[in-house]
Amino acid sequence: METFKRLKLYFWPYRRYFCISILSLFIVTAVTVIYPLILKYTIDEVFTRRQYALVPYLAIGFVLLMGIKGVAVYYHQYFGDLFGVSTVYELRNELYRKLQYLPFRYYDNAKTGDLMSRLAGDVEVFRFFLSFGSAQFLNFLLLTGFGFAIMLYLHPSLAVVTLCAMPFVGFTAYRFDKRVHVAFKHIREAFASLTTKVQENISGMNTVKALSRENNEINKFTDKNLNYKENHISTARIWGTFFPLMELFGNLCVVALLVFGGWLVIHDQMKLGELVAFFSLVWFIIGPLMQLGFILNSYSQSKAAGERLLQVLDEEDDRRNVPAAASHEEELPIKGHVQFIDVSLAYNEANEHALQSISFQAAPGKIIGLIGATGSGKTSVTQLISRFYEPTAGTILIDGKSSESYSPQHLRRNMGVVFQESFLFSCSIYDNIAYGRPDASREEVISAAVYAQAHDFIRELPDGYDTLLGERGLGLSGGQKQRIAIARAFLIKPSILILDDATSAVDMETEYRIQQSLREVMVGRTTFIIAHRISSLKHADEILVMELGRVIERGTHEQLIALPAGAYRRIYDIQFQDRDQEAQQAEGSRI
Ligand SMILES: Nc1ncnc2c1ncn2[C@@H]1O[C@H](COP(=O)(O)OP(=O)(O)OP(=O)(O)O)[C@@H](O)[C@H]1O
Repeated sequence: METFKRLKLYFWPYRRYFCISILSLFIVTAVTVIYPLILKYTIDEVFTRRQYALVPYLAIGFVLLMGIKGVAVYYHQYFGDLFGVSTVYELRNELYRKLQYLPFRYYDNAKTGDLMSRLAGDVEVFRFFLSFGSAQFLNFLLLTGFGFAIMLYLHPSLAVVTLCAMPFVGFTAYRFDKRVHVAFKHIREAFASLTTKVQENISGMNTVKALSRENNEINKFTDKNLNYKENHISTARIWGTFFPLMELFGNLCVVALLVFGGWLVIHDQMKLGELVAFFSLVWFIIGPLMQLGFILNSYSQSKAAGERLLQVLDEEDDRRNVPAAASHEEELPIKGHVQFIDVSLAYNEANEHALQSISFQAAPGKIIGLIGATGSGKTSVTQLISRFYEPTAGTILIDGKSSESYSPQHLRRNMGVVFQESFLFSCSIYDNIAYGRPDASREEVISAAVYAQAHDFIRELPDGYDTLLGERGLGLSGGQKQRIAIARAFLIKPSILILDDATSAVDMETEYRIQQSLREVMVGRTTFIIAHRISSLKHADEILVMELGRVIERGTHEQLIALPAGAYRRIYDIQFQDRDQEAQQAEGSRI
């Protein structure tokens, strides 16, 4: 119940729909249990006493009752659905909102398949109980309660004899629920594993094909598919075993009714109409009792689903990190002065020293380059600036104020980040560039593309800026995708621009032109360039050379190559040695 209490926020506003649905259900149940009484009356009063003049009235009354029942069924189902659908509409929106604001840290361990199944599957399971399960449970209580009350009223001893096998039906239903609950759980797990496999396979199709692992992939999928099939078959076995059992016990009730009831009628201790009424009523009790397992199952499944939804909703998100001062965000326009004072970062216990005591200053208008071996901490530095992660020690100042005094959203609105793996949405190139500023004019979008050296190749595409991209920007080369991502960042006119290996797939000449553009676009703003190629950052105002989470050298390109035994000098020598050798070879071949 605790789970439902905590999710009350989502269904309580729609309680009116639930009440209408339940009220309608009450009418449906009342009309349903009146049927046997009409039957009893028709047999005992009309046919036995030959009062045939009453038949038209009874027929009209019957039709009227059916009409009332029909309308009530409609309201019960419609408002029940409305209740469930409206609730999960809110819930799904809140979950999606949550996903947008969950910190990077959360996504480090999250699995796409799992999150998808929560948003789609668990929400549906929850809706099913709200729309049908809860009403079914009330229906069960009402039908059995009313039915039993009428049976007791008509003939108490026959009621007791008839219902003597009922506990067996209840017990079998309970056992069925236990078994089928586990079986359904296995089916859901097998299905989640199957869909995760498909999702991974499609995402990694390049690797599969490049390594010719198609057959291996097919075999792995077949195994998972087989597991899914077998789980379904074993569930079918449970159904096949328990349902006839429940039906058997239900029919024992009917046999008891016919034997004892028949004997009573033969000995004139009961009227025939009463026996027929009993016969109908007993099924109103057996039917819902057989469904009890289902109802309980629906309840326990929705409870489990609700818990999984709460796990996501309870996660701390970026919105909770908004400091009081950030409510006056407009008073804090960001110029882009970034300062690190003894900043350290540990992602987790296994990785305690991603960054150690980093200090530097980046004034607006400056370009800071970061270079170093892979895993040395370059990206981590920039992730702290944009508050994707929080430092474990030290202080980060943005325009002289702690980065924590800005909300992550406000900070990021003033920042342009281009990752090495540029993600493009499956929409037009134009919309991809305008993603961060949908209100930008067409001229501004084109100008950003021109600066990012993307305009020329976009113009040559059949539909130009309106060219639609595939799910992962398919149809474009790596360098083209990177340039669209750079245009996207340029368009928001960021106070701080971070290019994380963002031109690694771009040829040297184009990269040089992008660097020229940078100087123009980023006047008075701060730029961080992470690169492995010295040519990408040799014009930076300051270059930080990183190793094992520390800054081991800093200075301009000229200052750093002047350090003969320095790490930067070593990288420089490696990168330029080949070029020098090539130049010498070219010179030699010309002679
Ligand atoms: N999300 C994360 N969770 C745990 N550890 C991480 C995470 N991101 C990075 N690390 C670890 O932190 C260290 C620094 O990583 P970082 O990505 O900053 O290096 P980098 O210099 O940018 O590397 P590259 O040049 O390969 O991009 C590495 O040891 C890396 O494994």
